Amino acid sequence: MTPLTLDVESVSVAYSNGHRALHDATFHLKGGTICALVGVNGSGKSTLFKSIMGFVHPDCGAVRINGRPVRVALRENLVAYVPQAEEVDWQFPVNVTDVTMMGRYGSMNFLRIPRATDKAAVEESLKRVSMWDFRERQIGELSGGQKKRVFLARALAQGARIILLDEPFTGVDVKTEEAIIALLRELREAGCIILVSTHNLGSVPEFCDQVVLINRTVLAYGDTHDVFTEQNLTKAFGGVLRQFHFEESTIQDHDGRAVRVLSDDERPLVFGKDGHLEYKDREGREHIVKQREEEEG
Ligand SMILES: Nc1ncnc2c1ncn2[C@@H]1O[C@H](COP(=O)(O)OP(=O)(O)OP(=O)(O)O)[C@@H](O)[C@H]1O
Repeated sequence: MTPLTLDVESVSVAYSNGHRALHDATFHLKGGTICALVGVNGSGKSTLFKSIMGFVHPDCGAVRINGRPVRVALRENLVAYVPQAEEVDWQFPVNVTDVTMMGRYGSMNFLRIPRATDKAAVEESLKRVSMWDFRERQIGELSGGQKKRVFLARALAQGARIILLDEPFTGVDVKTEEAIIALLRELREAGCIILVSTHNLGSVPEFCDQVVLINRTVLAYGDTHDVFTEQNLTKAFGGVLRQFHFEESTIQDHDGRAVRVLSDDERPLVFGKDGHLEYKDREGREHIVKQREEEEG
């Protein structure tokens, strides 16, 4: 199989109301990569996904997959999108099997009558995400985590090689998050490119090899350890990070003992789920930077 490439080259996107959501965005990914797409609300993550899916067209620059235009990759069913929950009409009367079968539509004729190979692909995909037992359940009658797993099954059934996941961990429990991460690792081993938009920065260094930091343009991209630095995160999350008063922060270990003030070597930095700043040092020890209490008055 030829090695996979995704090249986003100087992409700019303006919507019809004139709003420029992306300007001169550039990054390059190769097969066998899980990459986090990280940025504040409105920074252009969905717009970037839409550009890779061919839903919006850059007015400058281009997205290329295996060196060819997006429309060619779409014809070959190479790209799949796992949407955010809000983008789906859950009242639509389809069951789990129907949704997963949609992944096969690109390779069916216009009558869309499933062949044995289509049914086998759907069964295998649903089993991989542990949703086979739910195959006749209406999609609207699933929990948040189960819905995510069904859309992941749809991407698997499609046989996509580039999988875009929009906030896959929002509203899912820890067990489901771990199951999704395990599956993404399998897909990485199989040579896929996985691009995951996430606000849960705490888990990024755990499973993402690469990070693209975005705020209407690509601020930084590359290996997680190189990109997840105080300087880059401050650029991406400026307003949020400034609350943390780095120079005066007490660094505590998990037992609450004060350790020392953050130094340049202690990277990467990540946000904890509860708003604290967390990081692992070079030896893999975890630390928490507590936000300084604002003085009264
Ligand atoms: N169809 C549209 N028409 C006009 N402006 C749009 C459209 N879609 C998005 N935008 C604007 O483009 C900018 C980027 O939006 P986008 O949805 O790509 O951000 P995002 O990073 O995915 O945000 P979030 O984290 O909130 O999902 C925002 O300012 C948004 O208001």
